[in-house]
Amino acid sequence: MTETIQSKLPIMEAFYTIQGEGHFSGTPAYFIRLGGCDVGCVWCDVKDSWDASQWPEQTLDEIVAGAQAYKGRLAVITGGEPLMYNLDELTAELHRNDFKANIETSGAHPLSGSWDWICFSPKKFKQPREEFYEKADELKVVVYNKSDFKWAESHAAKVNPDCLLYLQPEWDKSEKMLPAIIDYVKDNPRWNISLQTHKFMQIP
Ligand SMILES: C[S@@+](CC[C@H](N)C(=O)[O-])C[C@H]1O[C@@H](n2cnc3c(N)ncnc32)[C@H](O)[C@@H]1O
Ligand SMILES: Nc1nc2[nH]cc(C(=O)O)c2c(=O)[nH]1
Ligand code: SF4
Ligand SMILES: [Mg+2]
Repeated sequence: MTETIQSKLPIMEAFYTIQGEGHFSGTPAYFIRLGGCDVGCVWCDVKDSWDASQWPEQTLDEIVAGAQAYKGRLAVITGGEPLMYNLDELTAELHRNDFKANIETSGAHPLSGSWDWICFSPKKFKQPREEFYEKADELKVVVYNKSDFKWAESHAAKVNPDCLLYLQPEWDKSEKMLPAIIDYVKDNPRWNISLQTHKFMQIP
């Protein structure tokens, strides 16, 4: 299915909320969560998304109509791994309807779609593709253990000079890892901390 233009996409859920992570943290946004992921992160907080066949397909019109019900004009496409699908038509349809389109991606599949903001969150579990280092607007590395700082730097060394850098504690390891993340960012001020603020706010 990868790389063919999708006129229908499996939708796990779609909801209007506050972007909890990264540079747009605090901004109201309509999240569109596509079903399907083959990356297999052991700590993934949305494992139910992985099997695309579980989720109903919607046409692009239906997907964008869902977003139209709300006042915000930022759509965040996430998953699952949204780039399992060619998203050229989805982003075109969002732009035609005056939405900005941001994406959350692991970078493990070819880049498609026309994006206002790319959040690139590479994973050890499936190597990212080279094209994302040039295209990323923010690099967001999940920190699960101390070896992840070195791993994060290996990706930061390859992104474009304007790319923002975020370290995000893995949610269940947050209490243990946050002191080290705070020290790391104080010593390496090119990095910022991203917390999953929606989980503190207990919103989707
Ligand atoms: C669920 S993923 C979906 C998008 C895409 N598959 C990806 O991984 O970027 C959305 C974001 O949540 C992050 N994430 C997933 N599980 C997490 C966890 N347990 N703790 C912190 N961040 C997590 C991912 O790294 C990614 O930045
Ligand atoms: N509020 C909120 N912000 C988010 N930022 C990235 C998310 C994701 O799962 O991709 C997410 C999410 O699931 N909810
Ligand atoms: S790539 Fe994203 S959706 Fe897929 S397993 Fe990893 S965190 Fe979960
Ligand atoms: Mg999430």
